[in-house]
Amino acid sequence: MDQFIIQGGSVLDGTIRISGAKNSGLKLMVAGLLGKGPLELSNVPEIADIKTMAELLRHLGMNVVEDAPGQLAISGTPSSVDAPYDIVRKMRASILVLGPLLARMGKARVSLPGGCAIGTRPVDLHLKGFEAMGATITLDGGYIQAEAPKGGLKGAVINLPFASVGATENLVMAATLAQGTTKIVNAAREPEIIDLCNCLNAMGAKVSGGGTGTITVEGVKALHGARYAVMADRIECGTYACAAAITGGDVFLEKGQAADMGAVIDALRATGARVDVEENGFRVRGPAAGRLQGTDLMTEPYPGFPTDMQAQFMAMLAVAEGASMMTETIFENRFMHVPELNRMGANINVQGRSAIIRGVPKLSGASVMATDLRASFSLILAGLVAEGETILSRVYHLDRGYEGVERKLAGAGAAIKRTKGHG
Ligand SMILES: CC(=O)N[C@H]1[C@@H](OP(=O)(O)OP(=O)(O)OC[C@H]2O[C@@H](n3ccc(=O)[nH]c3=O)[C@H](O)[C@@H]2O)O[C@H](CO)[C@@H](O)[C@@H]1O
Ligand SMILES: C=C(OP(=O)(O)O)C(=O)O
Repeated sequence: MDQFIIQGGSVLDGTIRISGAKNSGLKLMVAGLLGKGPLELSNVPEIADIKTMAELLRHLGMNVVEDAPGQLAISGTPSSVDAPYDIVRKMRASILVLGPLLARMGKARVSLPGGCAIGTRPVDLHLKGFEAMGATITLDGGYIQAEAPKGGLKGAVINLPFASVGATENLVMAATLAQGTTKIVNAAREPEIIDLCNCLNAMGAKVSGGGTGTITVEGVKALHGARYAVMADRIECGTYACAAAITGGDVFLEKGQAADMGAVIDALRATGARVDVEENGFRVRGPAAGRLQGTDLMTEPYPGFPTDMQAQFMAMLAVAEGASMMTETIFENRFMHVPELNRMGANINVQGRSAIIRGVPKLSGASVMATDLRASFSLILAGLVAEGETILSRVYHLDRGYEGVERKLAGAGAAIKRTKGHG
């Protein structure tokens, strides 16, 4: 298995180009199930999750063709409605095929994704929404069996008790081909949802209100092909912003969309990092003088501070001056990076859903283990400023969602290389 070897002490300087968003690209690919296509997507990130989604769509009988790096064309009609455990267990976003299959084929059988390292992550809100649209749902042998009523799914008013990103996306996609109008109340407002709604509309859907708390979808008979460019990855961008800030560097994040990143930019500035929005991206520098400063942060649904940036900020706060409190409200078990950061000399104490971080002046390199996608990057950030060498194992977690990590970091001056390791 691959590992990263990082020598601490480099100051990042240069330009890092931000890739297309994992959390949008995956859903846009799934949208390809709703029409004969072709749905031609560009700016698709080259990451393992996208390959897994291509594998799942092909398993369902769709044609998925990579026309050029970052360009995918999806077309055809599903010949199977069965999403097997072997693929779903690799990537939770697989659950999103349920809505489109149900809407287009009238039925679906999708493995329950189960829990994962960061929490139990149930899908009850997705299922309740489909039931409100008239579907019959049964759970059997670890699989969700879903069947639409005769004549297809029916528009409904669906009140989400929590603004779940995945449930909103699954229900919006299903509603595009339902009879009548669907209203999703307390919908998630993440920018990736706007991207999905825009792509669906380009395919002939009638979706309004994407990015607000109420999304209205008027069902249509069929969707057609379209060309669509995946939005820039705001989490990848935020992650490299942290890399610039923690090393006291100066990095231009090309294609970074500051407009999608208000809470992250506020958090960077609260630590003393400097952020300047420029044309086609923004520039992040370390503090004008002295160390980063501690600050309190709490994860919240968009437009709040994202849970997917929590681990990376934790690494920054670990070396900031003063104490900070990080509160995680979205996932119940998303502090797995803490013991690894502490092994590198951080002083972080977890109390329930909050972590108290007492900033230390220096970290030291160690052998550490990646546990999930964002936790892995927090260990890279720590390694970039630690004294000596850090060996990060299980980098397959990173490869799920970050395109060319070592290329991008080394291009800005970091001392990082990928080698074959044992764990
Ligand atoms: C592929 C993708 O886009 N993943 C993102 C998506 O995940 P995902 O779509 O899974 O996140 P959700 O917003 O659905 O989940 C948030 C919380 O709601 C709970 N919940 C969710 C659905 C449900 O039916 N029942 C339920 O209880 C979850 O367990 C979790 O605690 O949004 C998360 C929150 O911004 C991000 O961290 C993930 O990176
Ligand atoms: C939690 C994440 O992804 P997923 O929902 O695919 O596990 C993430 O992108 O940080």
